[in-house]
Amino acid sequence: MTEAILTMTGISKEFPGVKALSEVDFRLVPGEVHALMGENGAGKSTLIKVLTGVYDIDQGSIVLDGQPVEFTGPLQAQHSGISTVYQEINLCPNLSVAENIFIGREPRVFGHIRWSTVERRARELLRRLQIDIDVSAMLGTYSLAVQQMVAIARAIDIDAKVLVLDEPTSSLDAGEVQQLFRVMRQLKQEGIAILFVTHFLDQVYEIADRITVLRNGRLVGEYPTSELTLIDLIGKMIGKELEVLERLEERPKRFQEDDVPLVDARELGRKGAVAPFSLTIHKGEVVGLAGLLGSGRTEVARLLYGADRADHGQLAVDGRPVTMRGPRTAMAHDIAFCSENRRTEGLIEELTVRENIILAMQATRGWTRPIPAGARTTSSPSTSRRWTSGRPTRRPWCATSPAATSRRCCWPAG
Ligand SMILES: Nc1ncnc2c1ncn2[C@@H]1O[C@H](COP(=O)(O)OP(=O)(O)OP(=O)(O)O)[C@@H](O)[C@H]1O
Repeated sequence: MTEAILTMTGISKEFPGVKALSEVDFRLVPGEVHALMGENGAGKSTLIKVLTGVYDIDQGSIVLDGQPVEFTGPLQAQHSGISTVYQEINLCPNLSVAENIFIGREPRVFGHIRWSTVERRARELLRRLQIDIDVSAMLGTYSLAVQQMVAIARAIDIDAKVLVLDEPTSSLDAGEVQQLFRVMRQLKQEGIAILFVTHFLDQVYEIADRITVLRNGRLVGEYPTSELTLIDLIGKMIGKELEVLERLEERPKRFQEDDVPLVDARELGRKGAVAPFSLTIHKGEVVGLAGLLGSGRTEVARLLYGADRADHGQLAVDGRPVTMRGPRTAMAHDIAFCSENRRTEGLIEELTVRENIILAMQATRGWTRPIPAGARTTSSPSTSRRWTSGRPTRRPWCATSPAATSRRCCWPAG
C-alpha cells in the first residue's frame, strides 16, 4: 500500500467525566477517500478536532508527511496542509464566490487588493474542479451543493494534502451529492487524501476506499470497503453480532397480514412531485419514510394528507376508497399532519398556546360546535408560543395539529 500521508497513533482525549478517545490509531494515504464511521458519540468529531488542532491531545502522536506535528490551533493545521469543510458552510453568502475563496488572504499590491487577480485565480481554481459558475456572482445565489464546493475549493487552494469533510452531504439532495462526489473523485486523482464523515451508509459504499470504525472512543478496525459488507459494518458500529441483528429483524409484527390497513395507498402519485408509490399503514404501526433531502418524503406525506392532490392512483382509509380533496377530507377521516416546517405551517407564533390549539380544534369541529373549555398542554397555556423554545415547541405544535384529536397521524419530520 502507498505510504501514509497522515498517521495518528495511540490518540487519547478525555473531557471531564468522559473518555472521548482511548488509544485510537488512524491513517490516511494519498489519493483515497477514507470514511470514519461510528454511532453518535463514538468519537469521530473529537478525532477530527484533535487532528485539526481544535483540541490538544492528552496522549498519542500525529505524523504528517513524515514529520511529527503538534497543532496549537486550526490555522496551524491548515497551514500544514490539513483543511476542513464542515457541514454548516461558514462562508459569507453576501460576498461573491471569488471573495469567499480568497477572503482573509486576498492578493495585494502595495496594500490594495487586486480584484482582477482574485477573480482570475478563483476561475482557475474552480475550472480545475470542473465547476462552471460565475465567480463574480454572490455566493448566496447558488445552491448549497455549489456553496459546499466553493468551500472545498477554498480549502484545497491552501495547499491541502488532507481534506476533512465532516458530514458534507447532510443538506444535499441526491443530484447535489453526485456533484460533490464528482469533485471528491477529482481531488482523489490529484492525490489528496480525503477523510469523509457521514451517517449515510450507502454513500460510504459509493465513494469510500477504506473505512475506519470507532465505537465508544475506541478503534474497532480499519477495512477496505470492498471487504466489509454493510451488515458487518453496522455490526461493528453498534457492537452486535450478525445473529443478534437478524433476531432484531425477526420482531413479530403487531398486525395480521389480512388486517385491513388504516391507510392503503395504491400507485398514488402526483406528476412532477412524486412518482406513483404504494404504501400501507396498519393500526398501531409506525412507518418511517427514509431518504435524502429532495427524495420526496414530505411530498408523500402531503399527498396522504391531501395538502397536495394526487393525480394518479387510489387511496383507501379503513378499507373504503377516499378521494382526498384536501386537508378537510383528511381531517374528516381522522388523519392529521404535523408539518416539518412548524414555525410557518404549524403554529402562529404571535398567538398563545391555547389560542393555537383552539384554532386547530375549530378547524376540526366547524364553526357551530362549541370548543370545550380548558385546552391544556403546557404549564401555562397563555404563554405566547414565541416564548416556548427548543423541544417544548413540539408539544404545542403537536397539540395544535389535529393529531391531538386524531386516530391517525402523518408526521413527516421533526
Ligand atoms: N467538548 C466536550 N465536552 C465534554 N464531552 C464531550 C465534548 N465533545 C465530545 N464529548 C463527548 O465525547 C464523546 C465523543 O463525542 P464525539 O462528538 O466525538 O462523537 P461523534 O462520533 O462525533 O458523535 P456524533 O456523530 O453525534 O457527532 C461523547 O460521549 C461526547 O458526549
